[in-house]
Amino acid sequence: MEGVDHLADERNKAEFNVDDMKIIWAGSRHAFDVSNRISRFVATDPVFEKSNRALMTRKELFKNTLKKSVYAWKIIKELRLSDEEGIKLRIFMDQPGFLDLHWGMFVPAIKGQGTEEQQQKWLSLANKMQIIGCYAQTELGHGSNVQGLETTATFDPKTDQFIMHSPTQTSSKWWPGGLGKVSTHAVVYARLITNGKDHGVHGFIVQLRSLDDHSPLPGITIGDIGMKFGNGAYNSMDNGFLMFNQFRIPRDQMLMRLSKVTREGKYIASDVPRQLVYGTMVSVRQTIVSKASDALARAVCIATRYSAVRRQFGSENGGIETQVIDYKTQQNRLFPLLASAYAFRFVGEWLKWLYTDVTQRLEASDFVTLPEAHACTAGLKSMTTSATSDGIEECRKLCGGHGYLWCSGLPELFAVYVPACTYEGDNVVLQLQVARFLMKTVSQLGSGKAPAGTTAYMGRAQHLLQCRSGVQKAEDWLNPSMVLEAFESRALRMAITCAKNLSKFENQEQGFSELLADLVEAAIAHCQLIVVSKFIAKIEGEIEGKGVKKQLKNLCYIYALHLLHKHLGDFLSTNSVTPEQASLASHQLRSLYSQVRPNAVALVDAFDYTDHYLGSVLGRYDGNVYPKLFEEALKDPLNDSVVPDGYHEYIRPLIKQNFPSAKL
Ligand SMILES: Cc1cc2nc3c(=O)[nH]c(=O)nc-3n(C[C@H](O)[C@H](O)[C@H](O)COP(=O)(O)OP(=O)(O)OC[C@H]3O[C@@H](n4cnc5c(N)ncnc54)[C@H](O)[C@@H]3O)c2cc1C
Repeated sequence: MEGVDHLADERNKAEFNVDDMKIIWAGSRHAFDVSNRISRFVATDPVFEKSNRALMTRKELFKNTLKKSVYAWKIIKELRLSDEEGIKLRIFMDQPGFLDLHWGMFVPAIKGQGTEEQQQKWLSLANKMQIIGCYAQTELGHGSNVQGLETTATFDPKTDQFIMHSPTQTSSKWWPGGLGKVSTHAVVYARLITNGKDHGVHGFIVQLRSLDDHSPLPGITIGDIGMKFGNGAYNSMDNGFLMFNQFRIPRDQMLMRLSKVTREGKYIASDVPRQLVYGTMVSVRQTIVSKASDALARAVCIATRYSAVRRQFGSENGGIETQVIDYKTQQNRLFPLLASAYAFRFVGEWLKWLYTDVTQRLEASDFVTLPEAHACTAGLKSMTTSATSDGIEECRKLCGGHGYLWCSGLPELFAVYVPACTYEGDNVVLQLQVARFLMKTVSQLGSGKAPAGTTAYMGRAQHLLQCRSGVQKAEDWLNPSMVLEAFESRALRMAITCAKNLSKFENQEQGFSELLADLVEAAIAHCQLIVVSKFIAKIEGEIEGKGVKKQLKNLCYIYALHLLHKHLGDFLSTNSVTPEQASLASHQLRSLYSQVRPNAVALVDAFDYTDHYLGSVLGRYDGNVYPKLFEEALKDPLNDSVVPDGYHEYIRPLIKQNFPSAKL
């Protein structure tokens, strides 16, 4: 029935004020107001309609993305939206496209690596979108191994130019978003060569296409790399390839903040430390973590609402059947994901703070905390995107068969989201960077250099290596210091075990290669500790709103205890908990699920997602699922006619056994 809230009973059960929780989720009243206003604006504008996306051809989808992107830009200009509002508009537009790379990678790369003059020149064009940029690093042959890139930028002192060249097929740039068909410019990463000497990989601003007719400039071969995973989905993006044939650019288009080449061809590394690049990375990865919480929250919102609508079994004497959300197995799979969405939200918030802190320190030439900040953002990017991809797929399964329908919103969400595990650093490769940092930190323990920031707990190694968890009853698992100690002890002991095993190898690099799998697990344990500790810090702070803090506490402990349960092998083998304490944690977890159950729908309402943004029949706010599933099915072009095309050609001859005789 239209206009009826089929989930009203669920909403009435909530034991907290949803409006207050919306503000906690958004981060502040101001952030909530902006999100709420912009998401509703996008939802009601027909240009941003997206339900027909799956049926579009690649070309139609691409053109539709251009239309939406340019319209969004027009709105931003005409309504004089702030940067914050503009970013929200792009998020709620919900269609990957060239704008993401222009604003998300091209502009930050110039900001981070360009000199003052370069920033003035290029950012003024980029900020007005008079040029469109992308980020061209990855090549056909190399992605993770940036030092293996083959594109060359050779300085020619006669003309004061760099000659950009792709010497092999594998040196072709391959993957950059926005490159294939749209970008006029790119930040291109290439090996810098002066006087025959290779100085390694550096960034260059390169014009790719004519600003008059959009044709590629002479010496440039460029195109789209083809269809990607899923229908619709990320295929709205023109990921591209690019080859240079002795293509020349002026010397001043090398990004020269960190090092430069003089008119005479002399290479000079500036005294600005290379760690400056970390600042940009922290910023980009912080955005990725915040997007992880967004994507996971979308999937969880769909699965939670639908689990409250869906009923299976349990009817006695013709009575009403059980809502699937009441099955403990459903709760055991769904509620940890709900808790994870909140956990990633808060760790994302903390990363924003970290970015501000890093920026201020950089300005004061204080680089001490940078390696730690870099390792922690790399690890959190990896951990949250992996958990979110797996979580979206789990939500699809939680919705049973209907979750597999396109109109559930989950297949497309998964297809769009899952490459986050690969871009901006392959998740395993990133955890190995964290592991290297952890091994270094462990090796310095006792040297008088106290570990700082997220590794500060390692400074209490002596205590953590000796302590035994004090948990004696299930409620002790609601004690923040006991939870933290278990996670700290596990992370530290895993790191120390790796370090001990490494020390058995004469050749450290060979040892590192042998122990890769263990090192990744140690890094993940460290990252999980960070998320747990930031969630605990959140619930220990001031939180306004009726019943809100209680709900967040429940979610925090669900997050921590489900991790403990999932990685029990680690906790037991490091003696961080005993089997009895683990069993008390499971007991406590079940009790927490029961407390979350009446609040589940309200907890996902707090995300304040519009039906447009969710893009899911199963996750509709009003829970009116079944009639809408029918409506969606009837929209499919296959249902345009009752008798399908091909009947006379194939089905009828088959049934009538009336085939034209085969010619051998
Ligand atoms: C949708 C999408 C958008 C992208 N957008 C851009 C863009 O805009 N610009 C751009 O420049 N690039 C872009 N990329 C490329 C992306 O950054 C790379 O794909 C990514 O860095 C991974 O590198 P790779 O493809 O070389 O993977 P590989 O490194 O070849 O990974 C293959 C496997 O090897 C493993 N592996 C690799 N090295 C190690 C190691 N040292 N130890 C252990 N295991 C290892 C990995 O874990 C993985 O399992 C995009 C990619 C995708 C999918």
